[in-house]
Amino acid sequence: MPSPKAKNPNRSGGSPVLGGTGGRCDFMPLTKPLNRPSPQSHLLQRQGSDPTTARLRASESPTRRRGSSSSTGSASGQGLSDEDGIRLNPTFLGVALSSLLAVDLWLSKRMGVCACEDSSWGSVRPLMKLIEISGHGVPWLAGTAYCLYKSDTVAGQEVMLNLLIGLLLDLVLVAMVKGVVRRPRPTYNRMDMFATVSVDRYSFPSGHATRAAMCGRFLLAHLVLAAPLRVLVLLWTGLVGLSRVLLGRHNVTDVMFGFWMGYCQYNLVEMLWLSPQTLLGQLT
Ligand SMILES: CC(C)=CCC/C(C)=C/COP(=O)(O)O
Repeated sequence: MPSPKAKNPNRSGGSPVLGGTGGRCDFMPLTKPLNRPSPQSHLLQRQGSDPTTARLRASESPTRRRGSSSSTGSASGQGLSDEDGIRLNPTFLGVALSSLLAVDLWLSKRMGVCACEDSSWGSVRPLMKLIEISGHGVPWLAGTAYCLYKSDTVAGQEVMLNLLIGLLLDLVLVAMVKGVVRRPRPTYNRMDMFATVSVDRYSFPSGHATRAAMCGRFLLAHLVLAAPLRVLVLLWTGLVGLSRVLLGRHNVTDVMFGFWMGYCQYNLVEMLWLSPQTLLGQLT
């Protein structure tokens, strides 16, 4: 009977680590080869973990050992190169990242309780979609442009203009990161969002989370709001992020990173702040 290893060559020599995409948990080797894995590297990995074969290897003649490996350096005194040493020892960071990814996929799937109408919290889905719309780029861009047009004070126009710049900057930065990372959305997500662009098929980071964090900070800093309204802004920001996971649109890490990115984007808006003085200075 063929062994499970023979069926799936990717599993040889690796520890079981949860990975994969879109909420699916796959097994993958911790010891990812740097280049294409040679037959020897698989052999070495097995020998490193199996005491019997390790003993057999120790009893081999040095000439044969040298002949069986193309490397000249020795990491463990048995003809292993530095490169083999790297393959054999998964880094702490690698293990930590794989574990974080596994927890992220597991937690996100459990939290996706409004992913469709038949989900356990499917009846709350319309409310979550309303929160989604409140953090969408189109109403924010349209609302800000309208306020800019309607504003009759220079101070008001200055604030609205910079918010508009921030919103456009957010769209560009999120599209760039999504395009580079290309993390697919969870498999259980139903792609029924309105007004999406091509990069929105990717999930990292959550554009709603970046926008909510940036706009939340912006509103708190530039609008004179009473305390209850300030609490409401914070609540709205948190709800937009939470709704992304509940709707099954994103994994938890997409939203966490999105919040962090939006927080930093606000700093960028402050750095690039356009004031009437700057504009007049550039014109004269
Ligand atoms: C078309 C415009 C102006 C904005 C797109 C807004 C949008 C659909 C972002 C995706 O957000 P998530 O990454 O949170 O799903």
